[in-house]
Amino acid sequence: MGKTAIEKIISNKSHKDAVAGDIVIADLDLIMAQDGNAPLAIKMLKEELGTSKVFDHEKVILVIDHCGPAPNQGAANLQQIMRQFAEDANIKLFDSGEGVSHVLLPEKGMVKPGDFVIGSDSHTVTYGALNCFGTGMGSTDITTGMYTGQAWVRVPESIKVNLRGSLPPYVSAKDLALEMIRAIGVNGATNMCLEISGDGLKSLNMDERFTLCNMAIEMGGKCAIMPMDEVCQRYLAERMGHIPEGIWSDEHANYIAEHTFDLSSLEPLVALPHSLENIASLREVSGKRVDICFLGTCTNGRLSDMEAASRILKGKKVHPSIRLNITPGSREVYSKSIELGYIQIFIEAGAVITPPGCGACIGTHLGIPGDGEYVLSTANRNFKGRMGNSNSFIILGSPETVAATAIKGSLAAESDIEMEVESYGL
Ligand SMILES: CC(C)[C@H](C(=O)O)[C@@H](O)C(=O)O
Ligand code: SF4
Repeated sequence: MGKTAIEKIISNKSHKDAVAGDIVIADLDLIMAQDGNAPLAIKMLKEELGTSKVFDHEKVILVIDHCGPAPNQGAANLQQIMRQFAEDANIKLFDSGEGVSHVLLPEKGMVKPGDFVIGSDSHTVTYGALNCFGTGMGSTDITTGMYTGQAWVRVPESIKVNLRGSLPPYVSAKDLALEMIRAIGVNGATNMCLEISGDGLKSLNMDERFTLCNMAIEMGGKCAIMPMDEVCQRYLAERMGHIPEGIWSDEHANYIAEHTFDLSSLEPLVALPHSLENIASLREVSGKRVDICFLGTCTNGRLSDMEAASRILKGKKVHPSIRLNITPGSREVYSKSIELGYIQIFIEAGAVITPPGCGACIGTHLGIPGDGEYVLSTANRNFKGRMGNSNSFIILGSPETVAATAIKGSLAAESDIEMEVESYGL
């Protein structure tokens, strides 16, 4: 019997012949802690393990993304703890405005094929697009990892996801992610690895692949993994200056389930309040009320997302009944969006641009909805209260849907997206 890619990575890192179901202790290549829980991990390290040092100062990274720049005194003081610790332990800290960790770390070339990466954040699964094992862990495991350079892990079973064909115009990777959730279910991949490959992957750029892997956790997935192909190699070469070796599944590896998605048959989708179980096609709900449109997050805050929205918003105005908030995923995305003219398009359309980070996605600041308001967001979660107000309603959709809705003043339809783009002769 052959091995899956994830079994191979964990075998390498645990120095054992690990198969699905085994529990092993494995070596870590990178540990990321964000401001939501890094202060707790630092406290445990200091008070329970009696140290301010980490096992390898190049393999531990802190990111202030959930709450930066600090919106209140409490957050500001917690961030002081992180800065002080970064200095004491001589580790890298990305401060407010650098971006969301999951956009940032790949951009900085810090994640590579075959790695075992843990983060104090469930969307660490995003890194699977770079042919590695990325998973979220709680503060205790993060603390232990910082101290020992290892973490215990149960080797996940893999679900094979085959992608075929290519996406039609105005249908995006976000729509594919929502379709995958509809087919697999919000608990359908619990503790498993989503192994995503097939001919259809070729047509997806890295930003689109990050979007897909990012949402593996919304199916319960422990991780996602994609093969290293030319697209991935090009990205890594640009970011790392060389192309590391990839790792992939054997032909006769064992899968717990298999799903095939024909990309060319997809249409724009949305997830209605208050759950990703409520997926509907955009055409069924077009015209429904929206008050705030939000473009950003570790799901859809990358350059391709800014580009997609700018194509639709070019020369247009945001509808007077809508507020459009845009949060570039990182400083690099922000800066390139300025260079390429996207930010000017957004400003002229009437959007508000916020500093890069998580911001409104988790309801810490920068765009909390009011009572009874409807938000159309490019984020990955629409639980009740997610954006900081349990009396509001969150709908999830693609950057294209958000941009077209911002112009229309109510939930757009696919034809609206098409019309907005075509009316500008693009
Ligand atoms: C705050 C953090 C622990 C959380 C996560 O783990 O994902 C957040 O980033 C989220 O998206 O809900
Ligand atoms: S952008 Fe949203 S989903 Fe992503 S890490 Fe931040 S809070 Fe979590």
